[in-house]
Amino acid sequence: MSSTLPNASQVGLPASDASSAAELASLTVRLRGALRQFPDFPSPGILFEDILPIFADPSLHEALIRSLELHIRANYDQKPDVIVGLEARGFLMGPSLALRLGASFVPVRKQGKLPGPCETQGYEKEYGQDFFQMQADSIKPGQKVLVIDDIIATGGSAYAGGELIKKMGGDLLGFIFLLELEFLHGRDKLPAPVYTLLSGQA
Ligand SMILES: O=P(O)(O)OC[C@H]1O[C@H](OP(=O)(O)OP(=O)(O)O)[C@H](O)[C@@H]1O
Ligand SMILES: Nc1ncnc2[nH]cnc12
Repeated sequence: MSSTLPNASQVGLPASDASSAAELASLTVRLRGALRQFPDFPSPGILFEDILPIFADPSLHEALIRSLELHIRANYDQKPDVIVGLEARGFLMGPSLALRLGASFVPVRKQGKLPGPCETQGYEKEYGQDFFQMQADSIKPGQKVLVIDDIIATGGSAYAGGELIKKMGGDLLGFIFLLELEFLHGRDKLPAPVYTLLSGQA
């Protein structure tokens, strides 16, 4: 575990609740079993991975956030200052993870949703094109940032989020996902280390 991250008691966990590879392995088995697949959604040829059953069950929800926390504590030398979540499903995990780590949470939103001056970046994803925005003062130069989202497919969404963070001078520590569609090689686009919880790749 990194010496610069807060320890368990500093973030409100019992001191005995230490990072453990065995605990992480058993949590990820439970999480994998909860996912559902929907063919041809939202368009023909797409096999949609549905993560929502995890959030319908409090014990799975807890297992997810705990797994992410354990991974970050065990694998990053530097404490993240900011967890950035990508709209919309990155918002399901980002805020609670940030709280556990004693970090800020900052959203990346689809264009037109954020007030005030914004940075904007266009992107392509597995089933369409879009624009992402962040409030222009939401990342301070030099802040250490981890990006989180549910799934990496082509990597277009995460790449755009990373570009916005870099425009503001943020220091990208890495990208964290629940799932990866490996056949699309999205991780090859990204400018910082990529970890996907349910494939175990780092
Ligand atoms: O790697 P990519 O090809 O970019 O695809 C991954 C992105 O696609 C999905 O979001 P979506 O844009 O469907 O939005 P939502 O979370 O608002 O449903 C998913 O939650 C990721 O953000
Ligand atoms: N196949 C997929 N399932 C769920 N979310 C996605 N985002 C991009 N591709 C996806």
